Order: sequence, then C-alpha cells, then structure tokens
Amino acid sequence: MRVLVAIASTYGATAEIGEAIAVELRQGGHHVEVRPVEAVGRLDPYDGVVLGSAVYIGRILTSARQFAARLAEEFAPRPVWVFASGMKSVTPYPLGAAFTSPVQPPYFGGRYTIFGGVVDRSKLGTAERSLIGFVGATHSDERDFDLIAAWSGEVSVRMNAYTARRRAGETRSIATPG
Ligand SMILES: Cc1cc2nc3c(=O)[nH]c(=O)nc-3n(C[C@H](O)[C@H](O)[C@H](O)COP(=O)(O)O)c2cc1C
Repeated sequence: MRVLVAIASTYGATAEIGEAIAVELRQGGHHVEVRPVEAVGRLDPYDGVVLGSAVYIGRILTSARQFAARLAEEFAPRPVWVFASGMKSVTPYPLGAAFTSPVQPPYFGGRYTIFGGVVDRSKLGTAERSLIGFVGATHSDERDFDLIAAWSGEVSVRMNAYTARRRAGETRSIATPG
C-alpha cells in the first residue's frame, strides 16, 4: 500500500517516531512517505495514513486536529491509524473521544496509542520551561522504539489485510455486476 505518515511535531521527537514507523512499514512491503502535516497536499495518492502528534498542555497539536478534519472529509473510507507522543505520567489519554471512540473508518477503533516522548530542556525557552513544571513533565527521553516497532508491525499487517479485503470486494463486484 502507499502509506502516508503525517506528523505534527514541534521539537522533532514525534517526527523521529514517524521515521521509525516508516522503517517498519517499508519492511512490511509498503511504499511510505513521511511528511509534516502542514506539507501534505493531495490525499488521494495514498491508500492509508498514520497520523502522529506531540501532546502539549493536554492536547494534540492544532495542526494535527486540522489534518484529522481533512482526513474525515477527503479520505474516508480508507484506513487511518493515530498515535500521540507525550509524557504518559502527564497525559495518559490525550487523543480525546473524537479519535478514540471505536467508530467506522477512517478511524480504526482501538488502534490509538500514546508513545512516550521527549522533553529536552535545552531546546525550550523560559516560558516553556515554566510550563513543563506546571504540567509536571521532566527532562527525559521516554521513547521505547521496540514498542513503536511492534505497533508499526501490527499496523503493517492490518493495512495489508485491509487491502486484501478491498481487492476481494472489488473482484466480487466485477464478477457480479449490480
Ligand atoms: C511546554 C510543554 C508542555 C507539554 N505538555 C504535555 C502534556 O500536557 N502532556 C504530555 O503528555 N506531554 C506534554 N509535553 C511533552 C511533549 O509532548 C513530548 O515531549 C513530545 O514528545 C514532544 O514532541 P515533539 O518533539 O515532536 O514536539 C509537554 C512538553 C512541553 C515542552
């Protein structure tokens, strides 16, 4: 499948998770592009999407929410997987009901996750340093790349299964028109 990994990231930690996901998906036989959400043009070249966003002050980034709205309008019924990156001790479930309720495509229910992220104090300005104290985040890299690889492997298999089902459906409708 042609898969877009669309990323909303302020300091690059989520973008690196996106690259790790792309490696796994490519190993599963998919053709993968990783792009910042702001740089994604048309969606129709893709068969599936992975959307990832960093969490700031309890919410995924605005650019990710705007991109999700585009997916709902332009992309259904193709498959979409969503992940967030943040400090689990701070925001265990940041994606919100719009993403997590197990509804029909484009969002595949139960497949949303949050991966541990990064807080690097050396990259932050004074205001953000105060904010991490306020939200309770500490300087650390909580990313677990084995967990990310395992999740990506599952996404890869499910994307292939989705394509196979869709192809079988297309074949059936060609064989029995109307
Ligand atoms: C100012 C600030 C606020 C944050 N707020 C939250 C938060 O509310 N919940 C959370 O889980 N993580 C929070 N984080 C952690 C980041 O979301 C996490 O480090 C993420 O991996 C950063 O991704 P990025 O480098 O792609 O921007 C915060 C980090 C900063 C700097």
